[in-house]
Amino acid sequence: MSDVSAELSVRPLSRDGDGSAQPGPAVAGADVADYFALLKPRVMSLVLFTALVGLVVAPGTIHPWLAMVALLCIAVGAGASGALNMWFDADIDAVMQRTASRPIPRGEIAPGEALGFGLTLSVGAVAAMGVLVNWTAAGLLAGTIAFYVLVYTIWLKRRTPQNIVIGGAAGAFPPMVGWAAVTGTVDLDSLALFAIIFMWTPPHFWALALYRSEDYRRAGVPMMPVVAGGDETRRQILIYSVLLVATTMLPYVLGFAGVAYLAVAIALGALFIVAAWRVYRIRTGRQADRAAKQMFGYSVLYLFMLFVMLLAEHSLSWTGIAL
Ligand code: HEM
Ligand SMILES: CC(C)=CCC/C(C)=C/CC/C(C)=C/COP(=O)(O)OP(=O)(O)O
Repeated sequence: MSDVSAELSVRPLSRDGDGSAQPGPAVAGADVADYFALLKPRVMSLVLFTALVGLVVAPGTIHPWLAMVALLCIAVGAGASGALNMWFDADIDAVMQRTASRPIPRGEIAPGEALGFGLTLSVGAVAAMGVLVNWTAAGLLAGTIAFYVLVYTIWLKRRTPQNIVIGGAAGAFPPMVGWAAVTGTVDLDSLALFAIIFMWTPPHFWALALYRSEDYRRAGVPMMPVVAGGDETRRQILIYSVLLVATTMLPYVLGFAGVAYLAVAIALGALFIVAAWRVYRIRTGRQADRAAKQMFGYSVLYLFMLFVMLLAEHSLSWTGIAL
């Protein structure tokens, strides 16, 4: 018996007629760390960073305290959406090696508690954003949470290999939320930041799905490598990578990023395409998994560096230094 099935035999989960995951045996006492884990903190830290960049790059000014309130609302809203995702996905999380040790499959937190926690934080974050910052940002935040939970998690994830192409839009909204916190509007420039993350998500996720495809097959989740196979997934990663790099030119073309950003975007983009090309060419054996893992790891660093560059350029322009 594998480690995963061993864990499953301790804490079985099933999905009830109403679609909600049911806990296994007695739920042990959860501690703060378990609730923190429900917020998917590592993923959401980069989400928060992209929102911060949207907020800083946006034209106009916002009081520093309000900026902090807006970012706190985005962090709490993002974490809440992670908790709601874990509530609904508890049955498949229990079957997948990567996710089997999450608080609900381990029996530390009951599904109903995670649902209550996620809903409470979502409502609190959206209401605070609306009352204290503005209702455009609040509406976008609510839409982002709803998109991730309802469109991606509940509707598409178990139905189509295009789940992350469409559902991935949820992860692309946070810079627009940050932007709207300052301007109260949705602008073409903020849509460019959306477009970058939208194009980035398929290579980011499918690289991971390639070396985790056994997990998804066992859980019955129709991710691209399971449904269309590794070769087709690799082809699509390469196509989206090229589209991504083209999309990263938009901030320069639209005039809200300068030559330094452009140069870094080209250099980082060239490396991204090299990583995608290696994944495309190396298709078998351990080397194939290694190339996919490297691509996944680089995807995270890539998005971080690209947004750092936007941030650096704007921060320095405040001081009068032009990059
Ligand atoms: C629907 C779109 C997305 C999907 C399906 C997806 C999927 C995943 C998965 C399955 C992991 C592995 C998580 C784990 O090991 O527990 C991951 C990791 C990660 N994702 Fe995404 N992701 C998406 C969008 C995003 C976005 C928008 C961001 C940030 C802007 C992001 C940032 C990260 C980071 C930073 C990690 C690494 C976390 C770590 O160090 O363990 N992801 N993603
Ligand atoms: C402001 C706000 C609400 C932000 C949310 C941003 C967002 C939707 C980020 C996507 C994060 C993510 C890990 C998706 C994968 O879900 P999954 O269920 O495929 O991953 P899993 O298998 O690790 O649970």
